[in-house]
Amino acid sequence: MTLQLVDLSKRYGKEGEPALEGIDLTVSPGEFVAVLGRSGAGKSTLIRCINLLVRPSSGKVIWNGRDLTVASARELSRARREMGMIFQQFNLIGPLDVLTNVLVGAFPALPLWRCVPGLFPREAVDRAMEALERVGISHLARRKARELSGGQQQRVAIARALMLRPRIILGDEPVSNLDPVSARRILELLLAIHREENRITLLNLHDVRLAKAFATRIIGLDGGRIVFDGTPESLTEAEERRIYRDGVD
Ligand SMILES: Nc1ncnc2c1ncn2[C@@H]1O[C@H](COP(=O)(O)OP(=O)(O)OP(=O)(O)O)[C@@H](O)[C@H]1O
Repeated sequence: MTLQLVDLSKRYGKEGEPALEGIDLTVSPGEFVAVLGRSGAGKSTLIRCINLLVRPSSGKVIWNGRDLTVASARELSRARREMGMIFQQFNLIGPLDVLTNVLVGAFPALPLWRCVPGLFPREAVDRAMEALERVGISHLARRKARELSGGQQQRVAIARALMLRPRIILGDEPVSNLDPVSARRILELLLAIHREENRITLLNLHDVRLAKAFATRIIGLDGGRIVFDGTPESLTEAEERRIYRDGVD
């Protein structure tokens, strides 16, 4: 399943610069894409337009042959189930245990008051435990999410995202809150998961070295436009400076 963004633009208010402008991008299964750019370049907006957490002002988001910007609510929720998302702040429910946090991923529409492990079907609990095993923390299933380290919390969030067996993993700065060693381990895990199912993975990263080490393709954004699109090898120091406008101000 291919993801295609066609002439995508986003303007948050009526005034000011657009956050994204004229984005054309096609991403195929198997691609592990890192999105780079300085603060405010539009990275978060781009990631969030893909699953319509942010609604684009114009243009198309074509997933599995359908334009999600004009999809019905039902079509959109089906598409969203195919798109797992992880965040910089992990977005877990701190007072609840790890297992419950993962189970929530299988029932995105469930109200929070129903999030009691005993109420989940056995099959879902087994799947959640499998997901926790996959990310290496099944032994923490009964611990409260807020008691875990950042790296462990991000593993819980990845397990939660895996519950719906997504075709795309989207990450909005998923390792920005982690120390360098944990960041690398989380990217190793995401790469292994990526390869297992020939998924699409698209992550915003702040660290160019990490992007070069893990991604198969790098997109550079500046002022809401794509200013670089190529392999890690083709991202020269000069290109890097151009993306970050190093020396301009
Ligand atoms: N909810 C919002 N309302 C208004 N403007 C916004 C909103 N979100 C982002 N913007 C603006 O859109 C532009 C792009 O922001 P975005 O968060 O996508 O950039 P970014 O590259 O992810 O930045 P950072 O690396 O700092 O997170 C910025 O000018 C930002 O101020």
